[in-house]
Amino acid sequence: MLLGCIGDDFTGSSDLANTLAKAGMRTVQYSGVPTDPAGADVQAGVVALKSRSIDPQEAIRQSLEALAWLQAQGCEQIFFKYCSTFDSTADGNIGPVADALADALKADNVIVCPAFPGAGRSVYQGYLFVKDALLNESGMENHPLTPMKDANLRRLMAAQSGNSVGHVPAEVVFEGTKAIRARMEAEKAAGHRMLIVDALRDSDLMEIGAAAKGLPLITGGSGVALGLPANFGIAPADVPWTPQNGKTALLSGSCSVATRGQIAYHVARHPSLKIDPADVISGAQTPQATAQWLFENDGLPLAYSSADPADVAAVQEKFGSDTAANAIETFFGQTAVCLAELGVTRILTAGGETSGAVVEALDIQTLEIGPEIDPGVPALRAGDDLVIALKSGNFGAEDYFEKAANVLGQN
Ligand SMILES: Nc1ncnc2c1ncn2[C@@H]1O[C@H](COP(=O)(O)OP(=O)(O)O)[C@@H](O)[C@H]1O
Ligand SMILES: O=C(O)[C@@H](O)C(=O)COP(=O)(O)O
Repeated sequence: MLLGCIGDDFTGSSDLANTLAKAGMRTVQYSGVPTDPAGADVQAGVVALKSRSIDPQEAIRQSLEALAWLQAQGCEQIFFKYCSTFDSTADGNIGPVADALADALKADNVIVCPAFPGAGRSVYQGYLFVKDALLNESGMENHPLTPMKDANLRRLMAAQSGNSVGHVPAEVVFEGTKAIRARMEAEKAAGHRMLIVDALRDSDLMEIGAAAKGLPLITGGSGVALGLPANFGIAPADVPWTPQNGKTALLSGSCSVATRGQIAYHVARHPSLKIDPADVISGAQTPQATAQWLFENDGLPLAYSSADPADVAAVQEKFGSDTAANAIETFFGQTAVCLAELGVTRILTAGGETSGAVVEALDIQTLEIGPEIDPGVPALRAGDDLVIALKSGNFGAEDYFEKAANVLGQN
């Protein structure tokens, strides 16, 4: 294994795996830290954790365990993948995990770059934009678990990290690899270990990727991985895929703006069942009944708890945000288990935490990476008779669900 990756959620990990696979690396996504060694042909291993919103000490523990496994596979470089919208709180977990990995790897020049221009995320003067809006005006300020109220990455990282935070500005990035590397060295000499790096275009990320050659640790969104495979002499390649026959079901616990648009589009065209969190918590709505409903409806049936910020706030107020999140995630995980038992072969999920809960409940150990559906979302093979796609909350076009089902094999 050449490149070892640690993802703080499951959708984000598949986003990174997609980038690496498209760039030609033989990539496998693992659910949690594997107990067995990786296959000899794997060039990039992505260990998907569900560590984005947990206690920081536990996130550090899991990330260091993943690091130890990746090092045992012979990785030459480690990539810590977090969200392109920097999903975190003042307690973490991006800063604490990046600090712990940097200490373990003795990394003194750590790139911090969530940019993903393909999905509209750019970093300029250390500020994170989502399309034409600052992060804190993009809808992310209403996220149920990690509301992002600031777009200044230097300030966000400084609040979370014990290390000094520096900056490589766009005008240096535009000059290319040598200038980026020189500025990184200068920032290190000035005592800055965590370096926010501006990037607006894929071409910037290619230069940053080249500048990252040989660094023990890189952190960021999937964009900054674009240029890494070339450092290992690997060229882009087609990603093989065998479509899957059978029945499709869709599950969404994502309340993000993009998902809500996709749900409005889907509900107008396909059988859809709205899940009320209060019914989940009281037991009035069960996973078994939901799976049965999905199974009995033809086409692309969807079960969704996705709701707008006011409804989410009301649920959190009534039940507490952790209780509500855990109940809904467990519900979707159990629904997926019932779907698999009923013989559903294509499962589409929306939402990072939701997807993590589903993959863990299905006890899927490894995911083979297939072709890209929309930027950042690949088709995934989970077994001989099961394919899935894990959509990040804010990714995908309006007709994403239809498109995803088609790529997976729906006629
Ligand atoms: N109607 C709802 N009210 C409150 N919380 C909800 C509701 N629907 C889903 N959730 C929770 O909100 C969180 C959404 O996070 P996630 O699945 O990561 O989506 P995204 O990728 O859009 O951030 C999950 O913990 C989910 O269980
Ligand atoms: O980098 C990204 O934006 C995604 O890969 C990702 O991590 C998204 O997380 P969720 O929106 O929570 O699915």
